[in-house]
Parts: sequence; C-alpha cells; structure tokens
Amino acid sequence: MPADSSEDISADTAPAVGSIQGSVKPEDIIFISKPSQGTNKSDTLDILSLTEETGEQGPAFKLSRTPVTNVPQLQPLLDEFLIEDLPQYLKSGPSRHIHVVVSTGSGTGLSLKFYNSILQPLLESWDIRPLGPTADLAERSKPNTYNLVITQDADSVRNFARNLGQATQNTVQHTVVLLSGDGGVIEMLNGKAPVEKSDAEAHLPLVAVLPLGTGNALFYSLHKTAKTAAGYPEPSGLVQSLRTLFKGRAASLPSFKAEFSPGSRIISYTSPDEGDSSSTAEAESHADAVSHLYGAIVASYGFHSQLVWESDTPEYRKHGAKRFGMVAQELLKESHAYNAIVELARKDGSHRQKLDRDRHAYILTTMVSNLEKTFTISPSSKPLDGKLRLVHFGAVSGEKTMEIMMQAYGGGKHVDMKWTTEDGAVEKVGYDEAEVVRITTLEEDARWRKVCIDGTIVELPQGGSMSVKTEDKHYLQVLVDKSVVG
Ligand SMILES: Nc1ncnc2c1ncn2[C@@H]1O[C@H](COP(=O)(O)OP(=O)(O)OP(=O)(O)O)[C@@H](O)[C@H]1O
Repeated sequence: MPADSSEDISADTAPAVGSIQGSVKPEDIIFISKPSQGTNKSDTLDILSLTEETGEQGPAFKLSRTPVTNVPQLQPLLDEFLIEDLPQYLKSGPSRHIHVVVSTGSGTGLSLKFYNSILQPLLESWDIRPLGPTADLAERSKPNTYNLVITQDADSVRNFARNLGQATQNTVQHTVVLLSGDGGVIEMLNGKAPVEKSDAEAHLPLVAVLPLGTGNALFYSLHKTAKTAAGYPEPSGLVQSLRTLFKGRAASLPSFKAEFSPGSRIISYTSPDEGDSSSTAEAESHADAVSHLYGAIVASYGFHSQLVWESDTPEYRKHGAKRFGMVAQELLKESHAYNAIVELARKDGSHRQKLDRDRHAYILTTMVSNLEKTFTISPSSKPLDGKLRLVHFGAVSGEKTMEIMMQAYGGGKHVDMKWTTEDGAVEKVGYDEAEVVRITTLEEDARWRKVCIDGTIVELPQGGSMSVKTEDKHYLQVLVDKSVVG
C-alpha cells in the first residue's frame, strides 16, 4: 500500500465518482493503488498517471494522483492497472538490493528531470527512499531503500556494473532501474559479461529500462508486442516503461558476441578541454584495443555504422536526433560502396554461405526488430527470440538507399524490396537468419573500416574482420510487460 502522496505529485482533491472520464486518459495511467496511509476510506482508490508536454523549455513531465470511488464501472481499469503490493523485485532486503541509475548523458539530458519529477515521487508514494551517497552494504539491505547513482562521466555505468557482483559475492540479487538509452544496457552487459561466477539465471542482475535515450532500440523492440487486455490506446514509451517497472516480468536477455581480429580498436570522440584557448579546437578521437564486445541490438558495417560514427561528434550531438538526418544527407551524396567479404553460417559450421558480391552499401546483423520506435529494421524479429538476422544490400545510389530506409520507417517493408538495375539485373534487399556472421573488410582507407556494435564504434585494421555469434549464455535479465512473456 503506498504511503502518503508526495508533495511533488499533483493531486485532485475530490474523488471522481463513478467515472474518471475527462479526468484521466487510460493511456496515461501508470497504476491504480489502494488509498494512501491515513486514509481509511476503503471505497477510494488512487490513479497515478503521467502526462508529457513540450513547452518552451523543452519536454515537461507531470505526475498526477487522482482519487476515484471504487464502483463496478471501474472494474476493467482495475483488472488492468490495480497493484495490491509492490513486486518482489522492487523490495530491498538482505537478499535483494535496488539501484536507480540516472544516466545524465543520455538522449537530450532529460533523465535527471524525469527522476526528480516522476520516478522519485512515485517510489516515495510506496515509502521507498534513496540512500545517501555514503550508504554501505548493510544499509542497502534494509527495506524500502535504493542506491541512487547519478552518472558523472562516460565510465560511470560500466564501473557500477563491474562493482555490482563483486561487493556482495553474488549472495545478493540486484534490480537496476536504468534511466538511459541503449548505451546504459550495453554498458551493463559488457561490465557484467566477463564475470563467469554468477551463471545461475536467477542470480543475474535484473534491469528495468526507462527509455530516456535517443533511439531506445532495445526498449521499443522488447515492448513492440505489449498490449493491454482491455484494448486501451497505446501508452507513450515512458508510461509503458513505468507500467512494466511496477507490474512487469523478468526474462533472460538474449545477446551476441562480436569478436574482432587483432589490431581492432574502440574509437570515440572526446570534446577538447573546456580550458582550451583555441576556439577552433577539434574534437579528438581516442582509441583502445579491443578483442570482443557483447551486444543485444545490432552489429553493422557500411551505411549504418558510418552514420552512427560520423554523427557522434560533440558538435553534431548538440542537434539531438536531427544529427542522423544531417549526416545521412552527406553520406548519401558519397554513396560509398564498401569492399568486404560477408559470410554466414550455423554455429556448428554447417549451412556456410558467402554473399555473392564484394561491394556493399548496407550490412547489418540484429537481434531486435526496431532501431527506433518507428524504424523497423527486422520485421521478423520477435521480443526475446534470440535470433540473429542479417539485412543487407549491394552498392546502390543514395536515392535508392534513402528509398529503402523509408520503407523501414513504413513498418519494415524494405525486406520485400526488389528492383532492376540499368543493365537488367534484378537486385533485392537480402534478409537472412544466421547464427554466425563474419565480415572481412577489404578497405584501405581507415574512414571506411568502422563497425558499430550497439552504438560503440570499432575500427578494424586493414584486412581485419568482425565475427558476430549468438551467445548461448545469458548475462542479464530484463523486465518486460507481462503480455510479452504471456
Ligand atoms: N555525465 C556523463 N558524462 C559523460 N558521458 C555520460 C554521462 N552520463 C552518461 N554518459 C554516457 O552517455 C552515453 C549515453 O548513451 P545512451 O545510449 O544511454 O543514450 P543515447 O545514445 O542518447 O541513446 P540510444 O543509444 O538509445 O540512441 C552512455 O555511453 C553513457 O555512458
């Protein structure tokens, strides 16, 4: 039963009698709960809802608590949204610690605002409060608490993930509420993956994603088939994520391993020092040797990886999601034909196949259906199916690449596209399932040797390769809507 509503929650004072029509839209409802402590009106319930508006100062979030009288007409809403008690995975104690990680660098920087105005008061309505930064393990084991992590730099999430199992020697289960885009999940996956000890599925960290990044591919793909039993209108991603947080199901997250040939390096841009006297100082790129990475979304080469890399400069990032369109226009003018060998196989080596061309525009392996909410790159991928699929096409004009991409925005129709070239050959978008995909670059210029693994860019050496394989083991659990796991 939730405690007294926080002052941050705007509350309607008079209970709506009989009907909530006009006061709360079903698509905005997060949950319905029993009355606040101190209220003994057994026929009253609280509806907690989220509305999002875009004002002059950017997006604004509003959390509302609407008291309603419990009458029979309310039953369909109660069937869907009533929560009698907090789920076990949100109850801290000696055997479970709860963490809330606010990734301040994600998306357009709204995570902290969302935490302060929505998540913190929602948790407080259940009497759950954040611990101070100096809290020790004993305090994390107390009921009604959570460890709050606000990221300070690009290594914060990965360091948090590394420390997670070590401090408690896997005697404690962890629930991690991540206010971030895909990057936060992947940093958890790679921070966790090398630790082999905790291979019991039930002891894997459980991650709940609140989609506050740019693309949020994993969240939207995992919730693509989520639906309410009563057929209410589709909620926003953030409302859906809060419903999942309070009434979700844990599922093992399928992943893949991308292995790179020696000489491969992770590269990233960093801003020049703030104090740099030269106003024209360029962003620098930094490189670290890498042998492998785990991913759960995408491993690509060609137009996709180039777009992610060339739009990730500090200068372009200022433009938010528009940066992709800006860089895409430039890249499509060049229409580079990537010189590479692409091979597919099963893990036992059977069904080996080599793509019948050495010039490519687009090579993308994926485990998810969507790279953004409305960009369906792999329409056959189902949430949690663990299948690796390859979308690919050969060297085409910039206009043709654009046409193919627009069909992906049209629900994933690009995978049925066929066309005839000027010399009469029939070309198509290839769409194949495979357990192993190996890409060997034949490019000389380093600009064209960048691959992308869930947003991280790796530069392959000349003649270098990336081998992507489905991973049998699981490293994380993820919270999904109850309708996704049946
Ligand atoms: N305070 C910070 N300073 C620097 N980097 C940060 C900070 N907080 C988070 N980051 C980094 O910013 C990146 C944000 O990536 P994330 O994927 O969450 O958002 P996004 O790229 O906008 O969304 P998506 O990947 O869904 O398109 C992560 O790599 C994270 O480690």
